[in-house]
Amino acid sequence: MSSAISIAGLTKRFPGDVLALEDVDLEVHEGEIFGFLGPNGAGKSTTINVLLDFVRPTSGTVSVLGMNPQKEGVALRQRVGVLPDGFHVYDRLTGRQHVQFAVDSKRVEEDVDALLERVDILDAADRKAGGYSKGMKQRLVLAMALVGDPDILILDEPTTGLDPNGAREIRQIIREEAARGATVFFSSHILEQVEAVCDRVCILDEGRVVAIDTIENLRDSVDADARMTVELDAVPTPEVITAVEAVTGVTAVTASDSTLTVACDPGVKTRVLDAIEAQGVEVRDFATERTSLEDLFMTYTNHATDDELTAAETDRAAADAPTTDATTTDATGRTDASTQDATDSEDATETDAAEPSEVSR
Ligand SMILES: Nc1ncnc2c1ncn2[C@@H]1O[C@H](COP(=O)(O)OP(=O)(O)OP(=O)(O)O)[C@@H](O)[C@H]1O
Repeated sequence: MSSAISIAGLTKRFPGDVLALEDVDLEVHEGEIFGFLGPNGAGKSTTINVLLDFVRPTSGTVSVLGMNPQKEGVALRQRVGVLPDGFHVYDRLTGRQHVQFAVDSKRVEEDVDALLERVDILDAADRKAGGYSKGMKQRLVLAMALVGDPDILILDEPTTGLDPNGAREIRQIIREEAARGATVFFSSHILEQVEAVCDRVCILDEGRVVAIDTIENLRDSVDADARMTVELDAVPTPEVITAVEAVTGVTAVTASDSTLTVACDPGVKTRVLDAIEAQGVEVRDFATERTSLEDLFMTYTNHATDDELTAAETDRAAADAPTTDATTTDATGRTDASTQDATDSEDATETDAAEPSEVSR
């Protein structure tokens, strides 16, 4: 399987001795929906900004679609769709003009109305984007990212600021894009969103990769002692309990009336059921307690997730809430060069109208 994104030994130190990323290694396969998770300040946006050559690494290498973003930025931007962190739109241009701008920049044929329809803002197409709500602006920038059927979509917190319907629509678009063969790399701190669409996730914490796997496998490895409750058709005999205890991977068995509670490795569930039935007892029902997504996240990041959860709940509840994003990336990826990281300023890379490579952060 070839890599859509390949990151090796990536370290980014910002002025003031801020170590944003430390020796990050990551491979995202072609066609994958890949979730990039981590608490605030973990380094997600910095990683994305390096992939887009908005920020230059202190050391390490990145490759996107086999290209070096620092050297082949123009060619790469032709094949990438981006929803950057802290985007803003041109207040005086309409939604339609924004998408048309992206179409012209990429020099592709595109049905602008169809794209606006796809992100559900067609009825506001001729209104100035300055009057759009936060969620509408986000949809608009997503429409611009979708221009030209990019081979890879890089989306920084694509569902933040959207109401539950909006978030669902974005997930649907992400799935559709993957179905036509695109790779989707998106960051989020909303675990449910990630679980709903991602093939694999990377959890970043304090600039370091702490896990890369499917959510299912991450859960399995955390659920070393999953609890399984099994409803039997009769009160279990000592022989049944002994048979279950004998299953490799079972650590404890307790019985209460016709219910058996089994602490076991999640991989041995079927063998537990087989062992019970081999004793001539019928299994009426069974259930396994799984680690909650919040607990999973905490296990890997060792952080209280109150802030994260509050933020997630707020995101879900408050559509179009005002953004607190501090960055000033505009809809084309351009940011205020006055805040540009010193490390980056010497690197005047090739640019095009759509997504100039200079950026803050
Ligand atoms: N331009 C910059 N100058 C100095 N420090 C920076 C800059 N950009 C990011 N950082 C620091 O790098 C670290 C990682 O930040 P980053 O924005 O990548 O995290 P994140 O995972 O995207 O967080 P969030 O979920 O809050 O958006 C933080 O400590 C942040 O303060």
